[in-house]
Amino acid sequence: MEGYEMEPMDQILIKAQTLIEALPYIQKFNKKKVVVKYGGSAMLDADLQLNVIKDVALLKLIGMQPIIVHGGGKEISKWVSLLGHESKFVEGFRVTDEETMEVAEMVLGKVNKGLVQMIEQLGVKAVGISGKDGATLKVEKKYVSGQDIGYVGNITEVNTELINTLIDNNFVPVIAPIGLDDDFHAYNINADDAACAVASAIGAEKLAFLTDIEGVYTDPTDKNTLISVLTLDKADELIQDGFIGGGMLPKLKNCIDAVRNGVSRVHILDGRMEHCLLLEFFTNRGIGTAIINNESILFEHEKVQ
Ligand SMILES: Nc1ncnc2c1ncn2[C@@H]1O[C@H](COP(=O)(O)OP(=O)(O)O)[C@@H](O)[C@H]1O
Ligand SMILES: CC(=O)N[C@@H](CCC(=O)OP(=O)(O)O)C(=O)O
Repeated sequence: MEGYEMEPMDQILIKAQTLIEALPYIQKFNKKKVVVKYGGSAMLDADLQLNVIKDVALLKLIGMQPIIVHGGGKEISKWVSLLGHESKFVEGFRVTDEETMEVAEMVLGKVNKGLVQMIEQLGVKAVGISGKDGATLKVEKKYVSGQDIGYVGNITEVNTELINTLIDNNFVPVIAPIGLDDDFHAYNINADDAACAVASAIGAEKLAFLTDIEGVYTDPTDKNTLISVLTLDKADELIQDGFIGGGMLPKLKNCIDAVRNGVSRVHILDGRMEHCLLLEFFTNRGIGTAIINNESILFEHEKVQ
């Protein structure tokens, strides 16, 4: 046919093999809740964002129940700076006064609806909420190393009613990390904390953190030290021995908490890598770092270390 180039047969076969390879994973995760934490610099590029959202849409369309918990810290910092202020963090948590809270809420609201728009455009139903809606995320003030850093919340309770209602009605819930305290004041929540609390509360099968590094390293400057599978004991050991720093420290602590709270599989993935979610969920490659219970049964690809 003129203007139509036939795809070579071997490439067509590779595609078929990829689909067959995905079959056991599609069966395993059918109807299972999976939480995707999307944040960091992996959120900044529009093309990458669309790829991530396409992956989530696909997860939904083949029968899984994805929930997105998103961040937007870089975008909040941009707007704080445009207003002539400087962002301050204590151990990775943003110091949040009244004005910063207002900015955070506006920015996270915009990010939230942007993600919903993309999912809807792909023909999948989505609803964006913050932890205020249905009092989904209840918090108390968080003290970081004894310091009061303003309206930063520690999650005390996840009310799963609204999330489950959305899932049961075929919507992908998209959750912004804002909570309410007992006086109904708004609080800013670190998105990793929110993802971990949501995944534990709804009994998620899997929690995937999309971040801006390939996974956990014993030495982040040496690409050969990427760890594919990390048991809880080993993760505790790495933290105690000072191998984990920066934003990875609270992230890994959240991963440990999630596994201890019954989430079977917790993954740290490189959100800058195209279709990292699909590669992790549906192929034997096993990318990023999996944090697992000491007694977890490994998939075949995870045994090959
Ligand atoms: N051992 C380690 N392995 C991987 N990353 C590490 C490690 N120690 C520190 N880091 C840092 O943690 C960062 C990831 O955390 P963070 O920037 O907070 O992610 P996000 O913004 O996606 O939530 C990495 O970019 C890296 O610089
Ligand atoms: C208390 C606190 O630090 N809240 C975070 C919420 C957003 C976030 O966590 O975004 P990322 O996941 O993209 O970093 C903040 O204000 O930056």
